[in-house]
Amino acid sequence: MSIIKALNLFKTYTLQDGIDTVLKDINLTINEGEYVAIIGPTGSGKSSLIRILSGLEQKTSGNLMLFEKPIENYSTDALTELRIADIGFVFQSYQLINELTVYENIELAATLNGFVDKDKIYQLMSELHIKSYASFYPNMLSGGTKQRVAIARALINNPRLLFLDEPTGNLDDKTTNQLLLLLKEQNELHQRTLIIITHDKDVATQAKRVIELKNGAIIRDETNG
Ligand SMILES: Nc1ncnc2c1ncn2[C@@H]1O[C@H](COP(=O)(O)OP(=O)(O)OP(=O)(O)O)[C@@H](O)[C@H]1O
Repeated sequence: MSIIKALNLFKTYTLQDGIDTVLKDINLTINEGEYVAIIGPTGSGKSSLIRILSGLEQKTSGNLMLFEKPIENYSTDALTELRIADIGFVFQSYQLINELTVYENIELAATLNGFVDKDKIYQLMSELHIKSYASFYPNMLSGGTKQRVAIARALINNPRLLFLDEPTGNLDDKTTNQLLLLLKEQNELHQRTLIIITHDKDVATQAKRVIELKNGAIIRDETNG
C-alpha cells in the first residue's frame, strides 16, 4: 500500500519582492513499511516537504495522495483525526509539556485519540526504557530520555506513519545510536513507516532509502544497500 504519493508537487510563498519556490516538482511514492531519510542543506525544503506530506500545510500545486486518498478529499476534521490516529511526529526540540509527568505526556496523546489504555502506556514506556521515569517531569530528564518520551508519545496511538524532524540533533553519539536501534526495531518489528529528516550521516545510512533535496528539488532518491 502506498502511504504517500506525490506527483508534480510545488510549494511557493509569495514574498514582498517576488515568489519563493521552496518545493519544485516533487515526485515520490512511499510505501507502507519503508524507512526513508530526507537529507539536504539548510533551507533545501526538508521541513516544508514533511509539513505538506503530513497535511499540516497546503501544497501550491500538484497531486498528493495520503493513505491512497487525494488530500483534497479529507475534510479539515478528517485530516486532524488522521494525524492523531495514523501519523506520529517527533521533533528535535522534543516538544513535551513541562507541567506534565512522563506518563501524563503520553496519556495526553492517547486522550486525543479518545481512550486511554493504561497498560499500553506502561508497556510502551517499558519498551522504550523510560518506565522508571513515569512520574518525572521533562526538565528532570536527559535529552536522550526526553526524546524517548517524545517517541513514546508519538507511538501511543500506534500510527502507521512516523515523521521525525532531526530527532538526534541534540543528542550525543551514544544516545543517537540507542535511538537508531529503537527506530530500526519500530520499522522492522512493527512495519512502521518512518520518514526522518536528518543532517547526520549515520542516521541516513541506517534508513533503507535516502532522498536528497537541493533548492527544493529531489536530486537523489536511492535505496541504501
Ligand atoms: N512560512 C514561510 N513563509 C515563507 N518562506 C518560508 C516559510 N516556511 C519556509 N520558508 C522558506 O522555505 C525554504 C525551505 O525551508 P525549510 O524549513 O523547509 O528547509 P529545511 O531544509 O527544512 O531547512 P533546515 O535544515 O534549516 O531546517 C527556506 O528558504 C525558508 O525560508
